[in-house]
This record gives sequence, structure tokens and C-alpha cells, in this order.
Amino acid sequence: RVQTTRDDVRRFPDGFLFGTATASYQVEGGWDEDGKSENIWDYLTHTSPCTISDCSNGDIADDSYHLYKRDVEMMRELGLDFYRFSMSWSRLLPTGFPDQINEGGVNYYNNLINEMLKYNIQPMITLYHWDLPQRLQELGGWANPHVVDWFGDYARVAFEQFGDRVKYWMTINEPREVCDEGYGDVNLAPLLDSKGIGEYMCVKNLLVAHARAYHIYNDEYKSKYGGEVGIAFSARWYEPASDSEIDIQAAEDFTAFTWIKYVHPIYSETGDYPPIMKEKVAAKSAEQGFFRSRLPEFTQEEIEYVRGSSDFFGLNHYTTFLVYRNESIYDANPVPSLFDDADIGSYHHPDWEETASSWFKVVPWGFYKLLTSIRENYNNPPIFITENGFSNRGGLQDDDRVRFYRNYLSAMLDAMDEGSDVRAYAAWSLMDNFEWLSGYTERFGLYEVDYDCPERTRTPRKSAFVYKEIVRTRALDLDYEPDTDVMTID
Ligand SMILES: O=S(=O)(O)CCCN1CCN(CCO[C@@H]2O[C@H](CO)[C@@H](O)[C@H](O)[C@H]2O)CC1
Repeated sequence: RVQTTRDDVRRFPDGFLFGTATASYQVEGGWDEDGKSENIWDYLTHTSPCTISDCSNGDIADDSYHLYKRDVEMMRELGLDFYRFSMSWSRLLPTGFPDQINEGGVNYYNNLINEMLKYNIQPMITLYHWDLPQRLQELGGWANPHVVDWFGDYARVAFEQFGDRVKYWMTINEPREVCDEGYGDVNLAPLLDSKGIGEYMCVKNLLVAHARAYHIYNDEYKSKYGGEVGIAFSARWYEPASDSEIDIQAAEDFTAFTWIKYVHPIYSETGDYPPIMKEKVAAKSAEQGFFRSRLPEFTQEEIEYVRGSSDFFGLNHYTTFLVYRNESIYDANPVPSLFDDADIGSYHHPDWEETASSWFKVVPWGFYKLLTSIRENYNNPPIFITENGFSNRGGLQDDDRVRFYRNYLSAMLDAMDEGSDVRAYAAWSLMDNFEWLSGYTERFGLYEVDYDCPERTRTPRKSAFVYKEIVRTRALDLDYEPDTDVMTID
């Protein structure tokens, strides 16, 4: 890469890796092509189409199933070191089990991986980015302890088929979204809304399933291939709404209940859930008449099995919330819930810049505080930023997205200057894609996708040119104004 001559720009460390991220259901399309079976998003969008805000679905999406060569060309235009994408479990294993390995699925992922490696772009594969085979959901999905075997078997097939060329693996994308939003609410498929009950079964089984895949790689593939296996946590920064002791404790509690419950079992010295969460759920369960805590316990063996089960700390970060103590949730609505268990409420400060996503406001300093807290509380683990990005309603002159990346990357460099061991950064997203229940109404792409034409034309936004320059120079020149007429491959 060319070093900029200017010396007043901030630089990234030598060897720092730049990439972009996508996910199978959000970009692939080909929902039933070449032997792929139905997953929980196919099922949701086909049985209840207008649960999605624009009544759209991922049947075609960005059609990456057919257009992956254009996708790799875009990676080359940006000069990426790696590309993070996810595998569709039901494309690889249509029954959900390894009795049938779908040749069409193996071919697609081989073609994508080989096309990337032709240009020395490293594949970083997420095994599970929310698209469970529908048949497995009907067997209980992540609430069924057998999911540990199901997921481990799927992971072994992926390692077997692609482990010779893929050196970076992530087991699961955003455990919080899978369990808290999919099983504990109606924000993501399967919309189970089992607050404080099914969502906690999901937490335990997901962590043991993650560890199963980690140990399979370590025991059976590490010596042969030498790759790394991690997990992609989603973590928000929670700032106390006031400087009162009660709100400071409320912010700590919510942090424990939303993302430390996944990090602590893996990264803490003791393993297991954070103690405050175990105590609060057990006490509330007893008060409410349950005969045991609603939070399924780990056996001592499981605690040991999960502890230390990650080679790097994958982190998806977008935003910050203000948090306050609220001890009257159950009085208002006498049903168990995570929010009641934690006794908290949260909100966005009205002055924070909006995005196209209701849950997401722009708060760069929250990224700095989050990275610093991880460094201080978990012995400064190597961190891969596996997602960070900005949503608006579209348009090529995306100065708002350019400003977002510059401010968040500056905050990240602030934490790195103080010792945070961040090794890689993946922008969410390479291109616009299916934004779950928001369909195509929220755009996250460095490249715009035209959903009105079958070619699904990808066009670089201003932010793509700015990101390309950051990758090319390994520096953050806040005054750089790109020539957005022609995108080239350097
Ligand atoms: O407003 S509501 O609370 O009623 C609906 C909440 C919907 N959730 C919010 C959290 N978001 C986490 C980030 O989700 C991540 O980031 C990207 C942008 O969302 C996604 O496209 C990626 O797939 C995902 O990894 C996933 C969707």
C-alpha cells in the first residue's frame, strides 16, 4: 500500500486487516435453487410476507448466488484484505443433518472462496447468521439441547469441505439477536416471543453448541489447517442515564443481561454466566412461583467446555443507549421478561444523530468506551470488528455514511492508542441487502443495489471511494475528497 505523504493523518498499525461483511440470507437469493431447503426466514417471509415492513423477502435479494463474481470484483475495487460472509446451513445440509450434503451448495461456496483466493482476498466465514433450517426450528431450534449435536455436525461438514482454504471461522453471529430478539421477542425469526423463558434456553444451548464447533475444529482440524475459530458478539455501550449509584448499577446489570452473558462464559477466569444475572433471575423466578430458576444452569463440565472457547473476540458494534433503574416492569405487566429480571429501562438521547434504523443512533464515543471496557475486563483479547456500519434511505452522495465511518474509526483508534488489541475491521456492509424485518427500506451498503432491475446492479457510493482510500493508504485522512466518477481496480 502507498503511504500518504501527509503526517497529520492517523495511521492504522502494520498488518491491520480491512474487510467488509454480508450474510447469506441477506444477499444470496437462490432461496430454493440447486437443492437448498427452506430456512426460518424463507418460512417467515413466505407465510407472513408483510411482517416485513415493505412486504419483501430474500428470495432473490442481491442475487449473489449468481453474481458472486461481481461481488469479488467489488472487493478488488476496495482493495480488501478479507471478506466476511456466512454459509446457509440449509443450502449445505437441506435436511439440516449430514445425511445429505448438497452438491449445489458445496459448489457455490467453493466457487466464491476460490474466486476470492484467486485475488488473495481471505474468506472469513460465519457458520450461522440466523438462517436455521426450518425443519430444525420445528424440532425446537436453539431451545432444544440437541442443537449442540446438530450445529456441531454442520460445523464439521463445513470444516471438512472448506477448511483447507478458510483460515478464519466464526461459529455464530450475534448470540444476543438470535436468542433475545428471535426467542425473547418478535424482532427476528422465529418470532417466538418467549420472554425470560425460551430466550434463556437459547442462551445456554447456543453457547454449548458454539463450544462444540470450537472443540471439533481444535481437536480435528487445527493441527492440519492452523486456522482460528471465534464468535461474533453484538455489544452496545450502555451509559448510565444519570450519575446516581442506582443508574450506574442499572447500566452494569443491563450490560450483563445483554452481552456479558455471552462473553463471561467464554472469556472470564471462572466461566459461567455473570453472577448478577444468575442471582436476579433465580430470585425473580422464585418470587413468581417457578420451581427453579428460568435460567438453565451449566453443569461444571459445561462451564469448563465453554470457557476459553474462542481464538479471537468478534465484535459487532453500532450504537449506545442510556440506561436507568426501573423496578416496576412486572407491576405494569406481570409476565417474566429479561427487562424485568434486570429491572432496567433504556433510551436514546434526543440530541444523538439519527440513522434509518429506529434502534440505531450515531454515538462514536460509545465505541471507544466499549473497546476500553473489553480491554480492561477481559485481559485485552485480540478483537476483530466483524461489523460496524451506517444506515440511511439510499443515495450515492452519502456524506452521512462517510462521516459515520470517519468518526467511529477515530474512536476505535483512540482505544487502540491506549492499548486495545484490534486486529481487523469489517464494514457492514459491502452492499445494500435485506435488513430483516425492515426489508430493503434501510440501506447499509458501501455499494448501492438496484432492486428494480433483475441485474441487481451494484454502484459504488461516495463512502466506497473513501473506504477504498483508507484501505489503500492505511490512514484516516479526514479531508480526503474522492473523485467519484470512475471506480478502478488498482
Ligand atoms: O427496532 S426494533 O427493536 O423493533 C427491531 C430491532 C431489529 N434488530 C436490531 C438490532 N440489529 C442488530 C444488528 O444486526 C447486525 O447488524 C446489521 C444491521 O442491523 C444486520 O444487517 C446484520 O445482519 C446483523 O449482524 C438487528 C435487528
